[in-house]
Amino acid sequence: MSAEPTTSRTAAPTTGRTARPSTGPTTGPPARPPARGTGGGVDPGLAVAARPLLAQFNVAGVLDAADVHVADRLGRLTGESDERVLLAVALAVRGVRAGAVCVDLADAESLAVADAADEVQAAAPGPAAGPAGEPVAGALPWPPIPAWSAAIGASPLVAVGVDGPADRPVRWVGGRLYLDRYWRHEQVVRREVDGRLAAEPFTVDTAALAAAVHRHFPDAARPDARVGASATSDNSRQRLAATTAALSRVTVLTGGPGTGKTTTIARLLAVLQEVAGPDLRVALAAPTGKAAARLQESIGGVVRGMDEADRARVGAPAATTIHRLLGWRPGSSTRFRHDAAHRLPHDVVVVDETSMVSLPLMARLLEALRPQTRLVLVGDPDQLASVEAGAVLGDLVRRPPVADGLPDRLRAVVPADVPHAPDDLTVLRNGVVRLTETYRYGARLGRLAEAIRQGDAESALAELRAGSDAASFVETGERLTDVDLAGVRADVVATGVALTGAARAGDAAQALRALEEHRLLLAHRRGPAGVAHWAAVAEEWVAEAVGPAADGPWPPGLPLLVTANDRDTGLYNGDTGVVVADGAGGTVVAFGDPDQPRLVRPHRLPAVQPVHAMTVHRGQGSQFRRVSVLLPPPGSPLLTRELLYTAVTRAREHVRVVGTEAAVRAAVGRPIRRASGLQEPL
Ligand SMILES: Nc1ncnc2c1ncn2[C@@H]1O[C@H](COP(=O)(O)OP(=O)(O)OP(=O)(O)O)[C@@H](O)[C@H]1O
Repeated sequence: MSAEPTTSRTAAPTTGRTARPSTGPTTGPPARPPARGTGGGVDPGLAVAARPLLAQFNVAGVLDAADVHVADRLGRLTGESDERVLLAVALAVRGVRAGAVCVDLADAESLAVADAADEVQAAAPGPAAGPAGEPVAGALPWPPIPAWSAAIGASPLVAVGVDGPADRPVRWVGGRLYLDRYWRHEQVVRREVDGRLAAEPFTVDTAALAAAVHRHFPDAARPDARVGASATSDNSRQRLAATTAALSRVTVLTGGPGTGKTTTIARLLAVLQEVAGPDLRVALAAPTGKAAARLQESIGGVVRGMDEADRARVGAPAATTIHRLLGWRPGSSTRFRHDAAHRLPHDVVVVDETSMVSLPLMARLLEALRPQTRLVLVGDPDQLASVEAGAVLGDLVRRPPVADGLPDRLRAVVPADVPHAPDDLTVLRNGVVRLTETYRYGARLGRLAEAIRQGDAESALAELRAGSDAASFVETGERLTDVDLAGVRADVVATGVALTGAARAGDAAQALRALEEHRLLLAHRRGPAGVAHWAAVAEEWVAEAVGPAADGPWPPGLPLLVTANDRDTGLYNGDTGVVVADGAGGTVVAFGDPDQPRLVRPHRLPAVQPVHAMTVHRGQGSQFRRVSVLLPPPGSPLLTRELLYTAVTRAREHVRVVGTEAAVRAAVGRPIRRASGLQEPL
């Protein structure tokens, strides 16, 4: 899945002001793949002079010209002309573009159908042109698997097995075909993680560790606990996470939003400094600058609430991006200053939002760690995975156990906290601790998220239909009506009015607060169910309510999304801000914490775009008080369990889901599959 288009704008934002909104259709059958190359002009997606088999897959939209060309070139270089082998290579190239690490031959057909439709939905929006979900790719001449596998295994292009030659461009292992580079990334992650899991645990004074984790994670009522009926929190899993981090070289801390992950990181650092410190060198990192800034802020908040001795122990650790931690070299996305030869000096490395970390980046990070560094990976594996290839966090959570000893070591410290449920115990062997208690929002929103996560469509629909103050379901027909949209419109307008009022009055703090009030989320970027269309609709609704915008490219009240990192202004890709009047006839753009807004003159901004609506992908890592998510038609391949879960969990108080019952069922029933070998034993 690719990131949202960055309509780079350093001078003036185009706000789509001319687009007259129509309320139709977000639902309906998905667009049919157009017959490529039949439009008269030259289709840049079509490979010139492709071999017949590859040409068919290319025309059907399964393969792009680039996939065909790469396979063709590799075939020429190695003397391979078997079209079935070249097709598999092209599919492996295609897979990486779609987020997979490899192509699993047995699964290639079903994945290709979805990917091809996805491509078409994104690239060729417009009214639906054909029957829903037509399996264009399924009608293609897929080679029979046994003969196809045999041809791949015998090819001079292919290294076979783990020990196959190192100089071939693709590798064939366990029915999966990898571009060799991705195979090596996967092997690094496998080797490093397995090595850490199998290594001797750290020697720590058991009694001191037990005392520290119980002091930092007591089972007690807390003033800020919001656990529905009960105000007592069971902190056993948080204790377990801290104990794992003290003993093991890799801890994977997972949980949905508001389950206390950040709190646990801060307290776990205090425990580590107490029992394994003092003066442990700690690195906090996240995949994006925005996530790093949030992490630092949240950890700082928890540390400020500690007693003086713990505050002194933990200090004020700074968070950075993984790229910056590794010493990113401009012009190279793969080479860093820190690597296996020049390792990071830290004793503890904590990575937040790990679900967004790609396989290649995880491999570089792991290689750069000293064996005695404690690694703590934190994130929510049920959210959408990285834009680039891999779903490392999900794979690490779902792997079969690698080593055995950890639960026993944990029992020696926190005997009552080691879970009995076989599933929890299995993952614990791999250092995985899942936090399950939700503190931040009401139980209802948590139950909806959990039903989606579990793939339980009946319960998800029941929660939505119960119409609580946490979730609502605007159940639509195939086409949206004004009545369906009344609630969304009311929220968009209320937010827009508050935003514009504050912005025109020069009140940056209020404007920033209004920005977090409500967010309209969509699955697609383009097309009738996409961000571009709905952002224009939302803008028009607001314009009708607040009157015409001031002249000029930067009208007060315009919400903006930063689409590039910029060191000069300290703004990161994904930051959102709002244009406000500066009180002297000009405007500034306010970003960040409403209590301490950062004000930037428009001419200093990096690339930005208006943000009246955003993709769910973009919303990852942020939360809003209220969220409305407009579901695409059930046939949309972007409509996945992870997408709906990520959308729902962006809401702090209320989520409104707009769509058909079929769309909800389709989403809940379709977990994303990203081919990878990490979950397979070698
Ligand atoms: N054990 C606990 N008992 C009571 N409250 C807790 C506990 N752990 C965390 N909290 C509270 O729950 C809220 C959410 O915690 P936190 O921010 O650590 O969650 P999170 O999982 O990091 O959320 P997100 O993923 O959204 O950043 C905070 O207000 C925090 O103080």
